[in-house]
Amino acid sequence: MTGTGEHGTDYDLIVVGAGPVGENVADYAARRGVRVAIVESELVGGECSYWACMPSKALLRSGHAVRAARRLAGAREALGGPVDAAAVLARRSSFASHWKDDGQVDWLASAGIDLIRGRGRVSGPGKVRVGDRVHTARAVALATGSVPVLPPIPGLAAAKPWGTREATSTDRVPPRLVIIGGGVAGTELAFAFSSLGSRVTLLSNAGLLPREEPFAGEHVAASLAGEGVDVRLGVTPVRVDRDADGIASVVLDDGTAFAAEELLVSTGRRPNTGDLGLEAVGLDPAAGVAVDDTMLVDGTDWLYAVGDVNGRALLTHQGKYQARAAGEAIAARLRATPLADGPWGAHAATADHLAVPRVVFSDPEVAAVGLSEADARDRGLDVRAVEYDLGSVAGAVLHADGYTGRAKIVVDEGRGVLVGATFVGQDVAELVHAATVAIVGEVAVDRLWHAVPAYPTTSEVWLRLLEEYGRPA
Ligand SMILES: Cc1cc2nc3c(=O)[nH]c(=O)nc-3n(C[C@H](O)[C@H](O)[C@H](O)COP(=O)(O)OP(=O)(O)OC[C@H]3O[C@@H](n4cnc5c(N)ncnc54)[C@H](O)[C@@H]3O)c2cc1C
Ligand SMILES: NC(=O)c1ccc[n+]([C@@H]2O[C@H](COP(=O)([O-])OP(=O)(O)OC[C@H]3O[C@@H](n4cnc5c(N)ncnc54)[C@H](O)[C@@H]3O)[C@@H](O)[C@H]2O)c1
Repeated sequence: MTGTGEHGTDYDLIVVGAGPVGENVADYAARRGVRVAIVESELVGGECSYWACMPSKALLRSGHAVRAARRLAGAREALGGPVDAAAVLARRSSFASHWKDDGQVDWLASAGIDLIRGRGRVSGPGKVRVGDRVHTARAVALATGSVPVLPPIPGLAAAKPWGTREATSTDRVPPRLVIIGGGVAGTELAFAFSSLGSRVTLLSNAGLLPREEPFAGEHVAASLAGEGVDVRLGVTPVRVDRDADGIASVVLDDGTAFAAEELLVSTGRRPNTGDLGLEAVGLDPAAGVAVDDTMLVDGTDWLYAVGDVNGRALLTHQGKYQARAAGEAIAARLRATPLADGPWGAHAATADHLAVPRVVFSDPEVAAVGLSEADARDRGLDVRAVEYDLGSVAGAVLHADGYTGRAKIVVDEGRGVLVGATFVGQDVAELVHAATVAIVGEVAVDRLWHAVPAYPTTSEVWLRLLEEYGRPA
């Protein structure tokens, strides 16, 4: 594939970063006949495959299954003991492909995509330097992901805390674990390590899962407390030390201290725009990269930024959605075929603005899409929201004894359509796609009365929510 093509460049497209997003940009462009190379400095498959989505979900699943069995008379009696931590860690390692990317490399070859190993830096329009060599292309797509943010707490860096990478790839379960950060990562990993046998303390300077509807964090915090996790919300860590015996301690502004063998920092991530050579093409790495809905970087006609690196939605599925649009848009532009980049066009990631689904794999799960009620009001929408107790739905109480959970829909009164939905409860993750379809399809709420949920499923909560909202006149 290498060699100067008819346009005088080595490739039509060079993708920098072979995480799930870069792979999809490359794949969707290659399927349209674009000559593609992908540059990767670590493992093909990216953060998601080896240190994020896959290993974290594998660490969580067994504990959730045991808790689910405990909630069922007849099943709980069949349980023999605690979670087998060694077996869970082994299963996790297998889901992380033992941190080897051979399978992904074979897939790239089968898709006709060249792999260039090394760190890529943009060295001019259409130019990517890897080591000593400058590769040229008609378009370049950055898919370099995101990097963790370490808060400026005195002593924290010196204490060598775990980040999510170390936590998801560990081979040992610390007796005590202090987690700083009560977002999605901190919440999930609190469940994971508590199930594996760690005594966990979770410290957050805000509420738990602060970006979701308030009842989400409240349900999950209560469940974590029930698991024995010490959840401290609205607290401010001001100092971290690690003593000669290796015990770390986190001190709060009121003097309270928490000691543990291991400390995990999960206080957010930022787009990975540093050390990419952006200055060479007049962009300020610190300002990030702004893109249009085809993922074309503002002010350029050849540079794209897709996935975590553009900061739109730090989620694999949404990045891959952007990648499908961008890969096709790049191919259309390079081949001078028509571009469908208007709202909901094949080459536009319109849903980024309105319908991003989010699942927190906690117990209870939190599954949400679109806008929270507060976000919708901040956007100036005239909304009405209704809620329902999932513990009063027949399908849910059959699913687990003493089922607790809650659901909420947010309706744009002006248009009579859903703009947001949130479900909290055991195994609610699969409920969210129906809401995504309703939002993206702009299905009239009146019409939703004709979408009949099967009895007795947890989906019956949809009917209950409509009843709360009111039947059309
Ligand atoms: C603990 C944790 C759990 C998560 N769980 C989920 C989940 O369950 N569901 C979900 O949707 N999202 C989850 N996420 C978010 C998800 O991991 C990211 O949204 C996703 O990985 C983004 O994909 P990406 O391809 O944009 O970036 P990445 O997966 O980060 O891939 C970027 C790639 O680019 C490479 N790279 C970077 N710079 C260069 C360079 N200069 N040259 C060459 N290569 C380079 C990197 O080595 C990497 O392979 C989780 C995140 C964390 C931290
Ligand atoms: N299931 C999933 O889809 C999943 C799972 C994990 C991570 N992710 C993604 O990874 C990204 C990073 O996750 P995250 O949880 O690290 O980030 P986040 O932004 O979701 O949460 C960070 C949390 O840390 C808290 N915090 C920040 N500074 C603090 C400080 N000094 N002291 C105490 N608390 C502090 C914040 O209040 C916030 O609640 C997220 O944006 C998410 O999209 C997704």
